[in-house]
Amino acid sequence: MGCAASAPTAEEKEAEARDNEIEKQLLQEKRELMSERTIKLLLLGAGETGKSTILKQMKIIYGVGFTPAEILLFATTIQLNLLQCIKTLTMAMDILKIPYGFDPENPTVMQRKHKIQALEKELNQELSHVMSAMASNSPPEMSASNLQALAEETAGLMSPSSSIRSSFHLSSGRVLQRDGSIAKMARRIYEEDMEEEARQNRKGSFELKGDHVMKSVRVVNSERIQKEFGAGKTIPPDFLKAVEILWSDKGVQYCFSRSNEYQLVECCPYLMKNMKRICAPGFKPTEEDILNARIMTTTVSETRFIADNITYRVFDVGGQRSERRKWAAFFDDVEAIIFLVAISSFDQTCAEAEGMNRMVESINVFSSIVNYPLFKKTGIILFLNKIDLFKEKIKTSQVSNYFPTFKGDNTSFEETSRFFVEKFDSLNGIPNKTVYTHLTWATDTKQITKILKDVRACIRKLNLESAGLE
Ligand SMILES: Nc1nc2c(ncn2[C@@H]2O[C@H](COP(=O)(O)OP(=O)(O)OP(=O)(O)O)[C@@H](O)[C@H]2O)c(=O)[nH]1
Ligand SMILES: [Mg+2]
Repeated sequence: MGCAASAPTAEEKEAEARDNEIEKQLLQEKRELMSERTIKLLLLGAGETGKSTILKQMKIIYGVGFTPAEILLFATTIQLNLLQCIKTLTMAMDILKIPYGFDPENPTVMQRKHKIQALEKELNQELSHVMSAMASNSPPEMSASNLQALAEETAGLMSPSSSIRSSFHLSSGRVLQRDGSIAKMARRIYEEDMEEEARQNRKGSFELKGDHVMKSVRVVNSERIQKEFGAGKTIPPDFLKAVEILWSDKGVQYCFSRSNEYQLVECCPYLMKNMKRICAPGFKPTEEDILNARIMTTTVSETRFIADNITYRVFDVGGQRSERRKWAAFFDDVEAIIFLVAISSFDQTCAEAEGMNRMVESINVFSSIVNYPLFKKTGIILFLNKIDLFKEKIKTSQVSNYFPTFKGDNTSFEETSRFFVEKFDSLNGIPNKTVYTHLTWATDTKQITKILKDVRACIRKLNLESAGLE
């Protein structure tokens, strides 16, 4: 027979309640002590992923703001970004061999494009037919000469008629689809134009392409213009006119639609949309301008702000390869890391390592950070950033072309973004460690205000947990 536990006396009950109250008070005191704590937060990630943009947002949202000297620096930076953009575009026109005025939506170009695609398809079918016939040793139905004829017909269609050329006109264009056959066609016209120019020059003709577009190309690339940029300088009106002309050129718009093939600053469309204001005398940047400005970080900066009675010490580092060796010096006592990835970069190559896919670079860097032994207890928050650009990009660029393991719908934001969320999550090899992922748009203050609120709550929770308070 077991003995039953006797019920607690009134005195015991009172003592237990007292103990509970003391424990609660101690916990509260501990919490208050915590609220005076300082949290060290690192912003990490590869180059151009948006680390400094998130820091700018923190300065805006938590009232740190920008000094007059910083605002002045941003004004010059934005104007220089615009100059850099237009120069890059004119350079890319030559590298990709795109003629000014080239309109991929011109009906004759479209007609030829479809014909080329049909012929290429036919050619490929015939080739595989010949290959399999050769393999089985039976005579192919289509002779080699027929194949040659088909190939010549395809090549002939690449040669544009004068009617296509004459119907090119200037108008503000939209971003057009990347297309191999259109790219080939552009190259063909470009090369023919070059040959024609060389021929005319030999005959002593003065400037075949002496029109306003080519004049604009010369203006934006002139040494004189370069010297007109800087603090306190007024941008000459012919620069603005030239940028207007070039940006409204269909060929330049087509070149812009292929900007994943070269290095163009992300804020290009924003700058172009605001070019008049940016080039006006006494230009004062707005917060949105500042968020879109691009300055590559080359020195580690520390910014402090207070939120929820906690002092945050935020470190912003440079993300390019040459900058990453500076990171380790800031790794001690880190409570949380916000790791940034540009989700829109899946079809781009690194600025500092041509040929290296930007997303793969981010995957490699994240993998080493999330599994770094010193960060075993550090809260890792992942921002898959630039979702605005990503949403636009998946309309014309396919994730599965760059990541063949993606088998879903290339045009679905939900499916493509989930693929990357899962990919990054799978890199976490530390048991019981959670990576908190957000899909972000760093230049949008409204979205980032909400995200940072969640991040702060998450960091507080992680801190209480690690201090054994929750
Ligand atoms: N459209 C868009 N642009 C963004 C977004 N995030 C950043 N950018 C732009 O991308 C460019 C690069 O951003 P930064 O914040 O300078 O990148 P970073 O990671 O600090 O780059 P490094 O200092 O070289 O390591 C800037 O022009 C930003 O305005 C975004 O979510 N959407
Ligand atoms: Mg930076």
